[in-house]
Amino acid sequence: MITVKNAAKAYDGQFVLEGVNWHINQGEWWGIIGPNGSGKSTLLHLISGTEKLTNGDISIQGKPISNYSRKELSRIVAVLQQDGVPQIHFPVRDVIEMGRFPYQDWLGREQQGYEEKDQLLNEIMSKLELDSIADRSVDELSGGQRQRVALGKVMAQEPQVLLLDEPTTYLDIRYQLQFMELVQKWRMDNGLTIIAVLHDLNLAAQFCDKLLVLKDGKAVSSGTPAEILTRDNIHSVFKVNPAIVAHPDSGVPQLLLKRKL
Ligand SMILES: Nc1ncnc2c1ncn2[C@@H]1O[C@H](COP(=O)(O)OP(=O)(O)OP(=O)(O)O)[C@@H](O)[C@H]1O
Repeated sequence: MITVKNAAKAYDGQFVLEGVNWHINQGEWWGIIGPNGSGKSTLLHLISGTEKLTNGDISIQGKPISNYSRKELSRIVAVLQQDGVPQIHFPVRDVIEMGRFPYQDWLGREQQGYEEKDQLLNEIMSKLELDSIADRSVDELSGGQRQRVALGKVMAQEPQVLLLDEPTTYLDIRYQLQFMELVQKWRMDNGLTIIAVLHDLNLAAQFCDKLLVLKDGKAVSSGTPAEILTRDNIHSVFKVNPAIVAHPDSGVPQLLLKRKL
């Protein structure tokens, strides 16, 4: 689905990402982990086409991203950020409908009829349990509700690849779990490919098939959570010494932070 070859990005001649090689198969859920400033968001911006590569190539479905028009690319790739929808004075349903933008002509018309579009929006509202707040304005909602609306908006975009940039940062633990489960269900239903920048390594271990580790702008390792989340790796990348335990349900590694650095 996505191939990253020798990708590099420099700002003002200073490289913040270098020599990244990465292959992502259709339907996989990858997590990008690494310390602050290691280049995680930059890599996501390069894949979404919002930033241009300084060196290297990134292809999606075999075609270099530079050969896609913006609208073409946004029919394949959707991005959801930490604060996915700003506090705007628009009803929930209208914001979700904004996700249809890549399919609309300059008059806001879609090739598929109004009925199909309405049906799609209704399905999304119901899946995300947003029906009861469909007419409420987004600026009246809690952070957790707003992030569910943001998810609805990217679902309406019907992408094949979903890029998540620290999507659970402002959510309490229940909403974090709910958000990740909704994304997982979407992936199971539609064969979605997911790349998520995650600071919460325990959530990453529970939801991602594979992890890519960035350090100082370089991809230093990749593999399953069990391969990556070892004490030695965590220490070498994050400079902490955690205790690692197996999750009682799934056996995936979970980190317990110790007080001493
Ligand atoms: N537009 C920009 N102009 C100049 N430097 C930038 C720009 N965007 C990012 N950088 C620099 O690139 C480096 C990597 O930043 P990036 O946001 O990709 O890291 P990150 O791993 O996502 O960090 P965090 O975990 O703190 O969000 C940082 O040193 C940052 O200052």
